[in-house]
Amino acid sequence: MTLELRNVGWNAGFKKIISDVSLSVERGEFLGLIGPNGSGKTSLMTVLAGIRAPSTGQALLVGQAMKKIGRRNLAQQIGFVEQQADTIDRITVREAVSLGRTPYLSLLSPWSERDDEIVADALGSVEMSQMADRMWQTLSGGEKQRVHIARTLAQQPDFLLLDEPTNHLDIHHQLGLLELVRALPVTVVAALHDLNHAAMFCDRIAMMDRGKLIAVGTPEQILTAQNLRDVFGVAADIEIDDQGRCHIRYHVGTSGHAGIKKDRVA
Ligand SMILES: Nc1ncnc2c1ncn2[C@@H]1O[C@H](COP(=O)(O)OP(=O)(O)OP(=O)(O)O)[C@@H](O)[C@H]1O
Repeated sequence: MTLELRNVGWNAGFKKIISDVSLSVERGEFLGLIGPNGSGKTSLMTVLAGIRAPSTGQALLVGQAMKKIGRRNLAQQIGFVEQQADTIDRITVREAVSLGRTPYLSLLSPWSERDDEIVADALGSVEMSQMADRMWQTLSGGEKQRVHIARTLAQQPDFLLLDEPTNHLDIHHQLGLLELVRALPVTVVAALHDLNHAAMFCDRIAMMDRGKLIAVGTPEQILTAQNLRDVFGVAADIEIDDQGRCHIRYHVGTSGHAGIKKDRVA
């Protein structure tokens, strides 16, 4: 079961935001999406999630064009945690997570005890069970983020798309979330800014720059000193540990402002 983009471009009005992206997400993998601010990660995620139709090319879910798949069916297969989702509704944490069950409910299949269990499990997974009766508006940024994740877990998707999921989280919950997601029997695509986290948790990394997908490969293939310099404009040493994992040590004072300049062709 794969999620696939074929020569996908997406424009906002006349502005080309992403162009000619071809990418196949394999079943069960954890794919990290990295790239500088404004490189097109969120735009690409919204196309992968089926929220935006590509302006050119095709987005396919298990070989079928996403535009031909109904909303409800798509929501049973793809869960998307957006970067800045919020709600003004007066709802509790439990109610917010229960929304994840919406794609499964109908007149013939009303809310059941099984749905209660799934919601309780999802709340437990992100350590939010104790806050289930709190009002959404009273939560901190990190708590809201964990509830978003729980809502998407309650959706029980085959594909979990996460746009900067560790935003707002303290280090305990950052690592906890990535470990949790990694252990789930789902396919994950996550836009990540922390490249050491990408190295630790991803099977493969896709790197974007200025709207283009410029490389896809294992963390060791992508997180090279040269790529970090060319794409992110930072100097770093890459150490490979005895398990073959890479660790990045950044050089302080070498971002474009103080030292090395990005040597890029527009
Ligand atoms: N609806 C839109 N209209 C005009 N420009 C847009 C629109 N959506 C995105 N952009 C622009 O497209 C570029 C890519 O944005 P996008 O949010 O996809 O990048 P990103 O890699 O996720 O960035 P960040 O790391 O800062 O979250 C940015 O320059 C952004 O300003």
